[in-house]
Amino acid sequence: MKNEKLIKYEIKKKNDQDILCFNFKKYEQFQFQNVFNENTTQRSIFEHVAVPILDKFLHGINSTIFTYGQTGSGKTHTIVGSKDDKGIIPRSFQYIFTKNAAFESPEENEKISVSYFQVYNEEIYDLIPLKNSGPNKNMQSTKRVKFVVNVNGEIEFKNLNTVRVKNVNEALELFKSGNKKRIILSTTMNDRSSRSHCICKITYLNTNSENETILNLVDLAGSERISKNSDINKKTLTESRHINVSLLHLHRVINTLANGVSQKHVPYRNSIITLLLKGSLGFKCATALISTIVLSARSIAESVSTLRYAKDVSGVKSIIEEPKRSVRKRSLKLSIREKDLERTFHDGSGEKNIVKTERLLHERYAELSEKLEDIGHDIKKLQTDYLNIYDGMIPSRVMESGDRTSDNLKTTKDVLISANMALSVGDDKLSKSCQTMDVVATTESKSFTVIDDEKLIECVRNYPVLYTLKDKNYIDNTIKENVWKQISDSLGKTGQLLEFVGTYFKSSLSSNAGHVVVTTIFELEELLKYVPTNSNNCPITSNKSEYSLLEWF
Ligand SMILES: Nc1ncnc2c1ncn2[C@@H]1O[C@H](COP(=O)(O)OP(=O)(O)OP(=O)(O)O)[C@@H](O)[C@H]1O
Repeated sequence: MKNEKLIKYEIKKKNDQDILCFNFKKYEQFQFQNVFNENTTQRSIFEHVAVPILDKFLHGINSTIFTYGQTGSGKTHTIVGSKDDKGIIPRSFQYIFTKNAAFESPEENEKISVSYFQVYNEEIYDLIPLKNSGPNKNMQSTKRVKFVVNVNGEIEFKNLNTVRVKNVNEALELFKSGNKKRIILSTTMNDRSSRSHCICKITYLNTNSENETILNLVDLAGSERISKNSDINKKTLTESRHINVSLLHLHRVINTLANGVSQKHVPYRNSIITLLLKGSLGFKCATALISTIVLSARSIAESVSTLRYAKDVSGVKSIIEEPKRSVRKRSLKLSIREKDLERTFHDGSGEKNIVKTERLLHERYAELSEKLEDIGHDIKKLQTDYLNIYDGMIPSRVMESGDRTSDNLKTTKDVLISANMALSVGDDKLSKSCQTMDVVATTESKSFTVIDDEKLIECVRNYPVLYTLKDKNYIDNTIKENVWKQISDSLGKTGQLLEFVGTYFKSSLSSNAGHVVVTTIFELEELLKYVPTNSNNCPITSNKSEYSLLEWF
């Protein structure tokens, strides 16, 4: 930036890494894989940062390269570049197609496809032009992308354009036309500031294993101090807030990952960008972050903050390393690999075949590693899937009924968690419970069937011992347990679940009055709306007919 006092710094080498030291004593030193200065060429950055990731991508590992830094620091310059000084994305297309042609026959190149989209104000917009959309460059010609968050907490696009590209020129054409639709604004910090996070997604379909591998090339919008733009209008303020909040959520996710907690507790769901990057920041993927900083004295606080962010990201590395394998498996893998390579040498088929064999082995290795890991995590996965089903239900229900209070939601969630705990006594029981609860997740709608409401109500009604204090056996838990068993047999459900449903409402709704049997546990949110503020007796005795979901005894 013009007339800005620049920060002095030096880059030292240590153990194959670079250390960035500012000539201000109060700032810490930052050690990274590479630190580049302002004279580094795009080509050099591509070779040092992108090529190792692209090689992993071509060997079947999902990969991501993303840029992070304050506004105007050079993120778009690095990842997109300009016509005469191409950045990582156009160079990646070139590299992928060149490498791919070396591995396989050219006609198989068509297995590469591209989508390009932007996240603007927490909505996703397609950057790949609609057919017949003409030369229009504004937002109206971009399509809002519909998506759902599936039971694994991942985004599934409904109408995102994904285009098969046969050669580098086709890929570059798409990319160029997409760039024209990016939302750009001239700010005091940058003449062409990106107001959205942009993701170029390259999918490589492996023709041998039919596996899809994904490469995300991400240009995040810049973090910015809102006060710097004095004449900021409402629209820009909204954009800035969305940008800053989403970056904050990304930071939280990264911090959580860096602290090595289980995947289940990582707060991906808080923003679109974290949901989108979910598969790119955890296990089994190769990720490179390029942090860009402004070397002016005025921006030192933001630069240091960016570097700390980058340091946190490098902490995630420990959990994205390939899972450890036993010595036996490792040596088996190596001996297979050596044997195959030897054979290739001996049949005299030349260098291209060796490269191909090596690649196939890599792919097979990645595939087997994945299977091994899956087997090892079988029991855990069952539990996680089960909890995710509930997790997935909560936000979608909230979206459907925006008027529900957060208190109700929290209580509901607590109930569901308790229900999970009650059900997950041991993996055997959990698996059995899942089956008997008929938790059916269809691929289309992810709908759930739990209990036949009418039947349950009818059954419970036949056993006053479950709900009438006056019944002489009311306090006899063994009798009640047997009753629950009989009911569950007749309904084909687990007694444990039914009992839990009944007991919960006995204790939570009223002190010593009668109690409720709920239609299904997923109706708890509905039910909790009617929890009485003053209930010495039944909460809804006066107008129970209004509430068809409940049956009151
Ligand atoms: N290494 C570089 N060499 C030459 N020009 C650069 C370099 N880095 C950035 N620039 C120039 O600085 C300006 C701002 O860069 P750029 O648009 O890439 O920033 P940004 O971090 O993407 O900003 P924002 O977050 O606001 O979108 C551009 O004109 C760009 O060409």
